[in-house]
Amino acid sequence: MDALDLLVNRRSASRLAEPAPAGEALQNILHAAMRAPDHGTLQPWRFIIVENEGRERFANLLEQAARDSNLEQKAIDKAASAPFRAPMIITVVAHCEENAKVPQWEQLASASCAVMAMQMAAVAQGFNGIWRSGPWTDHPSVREAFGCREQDAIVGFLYLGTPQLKANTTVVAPDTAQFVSYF
Ligand SMILES: Cc1cc2nc3c(=O)[nH]c(=O)nc-3n(C[C@H](O)[C@H](O)[C@H](O)COP(=O)(O)O)c2cc1C
Repeated sequence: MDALDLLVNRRSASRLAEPAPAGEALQNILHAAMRAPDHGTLQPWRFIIVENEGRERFANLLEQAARDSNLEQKAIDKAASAPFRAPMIITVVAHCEENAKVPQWEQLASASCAVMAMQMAAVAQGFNGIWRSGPWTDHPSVREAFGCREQDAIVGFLYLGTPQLKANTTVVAPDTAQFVSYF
């Protein structure tokens, strides 16, 4: 796949089924993540792969978090079913360190770039996914389950799998004028 075509025409996919990326394809995705821009080579990221029984554990975690938050039954059910929207979820944690030259926001930016890189690497190999967040990224028990320390943040849950709907490949070229100026 042509790199420019990938960047200009990519779409996220929310309807995802088996197979999830595995083996070399998954390694390529993780390698792409590790090539995200990284000021000071801090490698400020952790990737926690959720698949198979891990999805059950994640579902139980979200269900309990929803119960603890006193949500209505409908919302509890929604939380419990969320992990089954794709065969694989990669939780991306910005693993931040105190650093004189690299403030926390830059480390969050690096981890976020890693999410995008993984999604692009997935698309390049015939998979796709969608970057999701939601209130669970900040929930104490979810943070704890994914190993977040005080200074860390979950920057997203990257849902990955094989897209079920063929994406519209003709993305309308955006009008860039209102977002771009020259200094
Ligand atoms: C940090 C971040 C969090 C996001 N969280 C969600 C989310 O929780 N649910 C969702 O439907 N889309 C979420 N999105 C947007 C999707 O990843 C996606 O970009 C959007 O559905 C538009 O589709 P497109 O990527 O094909 O343009 C998030 C994007 C970012 C960058």
